Amino acid sequence: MSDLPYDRQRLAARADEIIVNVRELASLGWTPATSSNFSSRLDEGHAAITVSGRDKGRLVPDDIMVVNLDGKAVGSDHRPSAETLLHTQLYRRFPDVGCVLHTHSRNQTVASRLFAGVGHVRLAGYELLKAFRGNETHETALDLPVLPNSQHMPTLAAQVDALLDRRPMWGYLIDGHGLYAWGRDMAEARRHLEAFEFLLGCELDLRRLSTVR
Ligand SMILES: CSCCC(=O)C(=O)COP(=O)(O)O
Ligand SMILES: [Zn+2]
Repeated sequence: MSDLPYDRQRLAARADEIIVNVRELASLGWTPATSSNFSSRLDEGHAAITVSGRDKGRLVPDDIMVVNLDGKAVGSDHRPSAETLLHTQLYRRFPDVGCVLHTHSRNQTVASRLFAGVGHVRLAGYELLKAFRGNETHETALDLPVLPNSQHMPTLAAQVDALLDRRPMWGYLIDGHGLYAWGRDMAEARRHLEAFEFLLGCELDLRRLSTVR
């Protein structure tokens, strides 16, 4: 019998899923220098999340811990990700969000710098827009927001809440920092993350090509 307020078997399964998926994302170079963080909902009040500062390309079960939706560690002395609030705010706000992924790929970081002044990256006319839940045609546009960076997580979380008050979205960039993407489960969050990464790469390539023409 366990007196922990979450299901230990579910934690083990979610931790395995995070480890396998993040290893693949890290092998693509999307988690340099211990950056990035990852979480998965356990139940209505808890999430599994990466321990702060760990090498995300070499995660083991001890690198995954549990927090409540106030971001406090549960049953662990480890320090959760410094960006835990950006995960828990989504779990608190949307009961159907089951997974949040944050990466620091080169495309994400360069695009965040390039489009910070505009405040968003417009992604329009791409077949891959259908990767986002609810989109059924390429004849649409999605504005991926770019937020100013801050070391003060409540400031960042307030900016995210203000955007979410206006419209549904599946991700955002933080200037000079990286990308957050989420979904109902790991598969959906990863599909959204990969679609953003691919489309940001296309937008950057288009700009590079237009300077050499
Ligand atoms: C060296 S990366 C700086 C912090 C960061 O942006 C990040 O994604 C990782 O922080 P964590 O506390 O989750 O390891
Ligand atoms: Zn980060």
